[in-house]
Order: sequence, then structure tokens, then C-alpha cells
Amino acid sequence: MIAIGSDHAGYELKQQLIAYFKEKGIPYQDFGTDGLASVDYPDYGIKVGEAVVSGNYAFGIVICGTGIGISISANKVKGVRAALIYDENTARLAKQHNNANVIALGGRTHPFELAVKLVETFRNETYEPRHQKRLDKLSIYEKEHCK
Ligand SMILES: O=C[C@H](O)[C@H](O)[C@H](O)COP(=O)(O)O
Repeated sequence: MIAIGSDHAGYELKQQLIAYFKEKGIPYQDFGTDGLASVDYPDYGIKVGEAVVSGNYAFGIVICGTGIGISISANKVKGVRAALIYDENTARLAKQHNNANVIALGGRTHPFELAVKLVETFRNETYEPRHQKRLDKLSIYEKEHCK
């Protein structure tokens, strides 16, 4: 199950991705926003981040205008590794090297066709455990410094 959320600037791309998931039978849960009215990206980045660390989702997708603000927001949640991806290489490496559990896209920077390609590339990639030592350092920092 994919957790997906956006602010107003990411709303249209979120809806397009949801239509794609429905067509392909890909399970998802929509965490809002529900329209084009101006909202604040931290509310949605944090909501999706918390959902993902709950363990009930394969990964999260967060979308704002650029993907920057909402990735910063998701990364405030302990246990989240959110990656702003912008081409096939970063989509692949976000999984292979960083084992990202949230990916961020920009409604004003990522056309739908690119966004789908990046989501599918990330989804079908595999984490390389040789990087675990680095991820462990992040977890240790979180354990010691973030309540
Ligand atoms: O990083 C921030 C995001 O791109 C926001 O979606 C953006 O700042 C919203 O801008 P505005 O309020 O002008 O629609």
C-alpha cells in the first residue's frame, strides 16, 4: 500500500497519480489535500511520514510545488528517509543506496509522465544492504537526539 499526500501545488499531480494507481490496481491511501485551496505542506508531509513509519505502508509519496518543502517536512518524522527525486537515476539510487521510504515530487516541476516513470523506477528497484552502516548511523542519531 502506498501512502500519498500533497499540498495545493501538488494536488493535480497527486490526483493524476491516483488515477494511474486505480487503473493499474495499485493499492494506495490518500492523505489529502482534497482540493486546490491553499494549505501548508508541513501538515501533509508529516501526515504521510507518520503513516509510513507506522509500518502499514510500503512507502510514501509527497508532493508540493517543487517537492522541497514537503520532503523537508516528511524528514522531520523520526524514521523517515524522504528523497526528492527528479530523474531515473535519482529514483533508482534513492532505493539502492538510501532505502528511502518516502519519495518527493514537485507538481510544478515534474510532468505527470516523468512522475509515473520515477514512481515505477523507485518501486521496482532493490536496496543494496552494503549501505546499511550509513543508515544505521542515521537511526543511532535519531535514537540519541530526537525524542
Ligand atoms: O517547497 C514548497 C512548495 O513548493 C510549496 O508548494 C510552495 O511554496 C507553495 O507556494 P504558493 O503558496 O505560492 O502556492
